[in-house]
Amino acid sequence: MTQDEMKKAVAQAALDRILPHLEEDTILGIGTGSTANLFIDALAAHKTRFDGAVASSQASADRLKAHGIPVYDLNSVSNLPFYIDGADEFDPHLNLIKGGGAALTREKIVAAVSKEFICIVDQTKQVEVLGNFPLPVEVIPMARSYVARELVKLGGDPEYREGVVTDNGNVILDVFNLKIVDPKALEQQINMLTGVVTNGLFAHRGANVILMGTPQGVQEITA
Ligand SMILES: O=C(CO)[C@H](O)[C@H](O)COP(=O)(O)O
Repeated sequence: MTQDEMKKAVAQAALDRILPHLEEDTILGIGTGSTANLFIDALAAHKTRFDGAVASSQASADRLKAHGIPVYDLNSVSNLPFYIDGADEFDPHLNLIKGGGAALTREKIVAAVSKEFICIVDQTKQVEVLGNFPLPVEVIPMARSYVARELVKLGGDPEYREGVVTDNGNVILDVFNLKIVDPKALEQQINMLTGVVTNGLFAHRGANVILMGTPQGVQEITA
């Protein structure tokens, strides 16, 4: 089974999980990336069964609208029963690294508002300890060099993601070689650096459930 087929299977599994809970006024939180895209495409066939969505990126908003699914501003929505999104890595405690697609800040905001975060991944994202995937940090452009020096003091090797501007007009530093022994503490420590908007550790608000695609089928993982 290819990685793409595993992603398709978890997108379908997430859809099967939420379908019985959809009501005509339901608004869904929708993430960003290739797995989230597959979920959006599968969701489209059921668009008459719910109200619309809040998207964690312009790219996802565009895809939802192309399917005819109404997209709401988060400021006009107070209740999101589900947030469905992928991840770059997850550990046994359902802590995540996200932001490979540079959408980490909006992803973290939509996840914060949502009741249940259903994370959809293929088995290549499973690790014992987070940190093989470089940790994305969204930074206000003028603070880039300062924040990079501070990240070196924390033991990481930050690299500027050239040519990438986030939906919020900021830049991304990808931090290599971090030893993430305490994801919650590091998430907080990096967010304390002046000029950082947020970082891609989802530990204070991790996933509620992981649906993981494997060649043998979709596994459900809870902490
Ligand atoms: O955090 C993300 C985007 O910012 C994505 O969820 C993450 O990069 C996984 O993407 P994919 O589903 O394409 O593997």
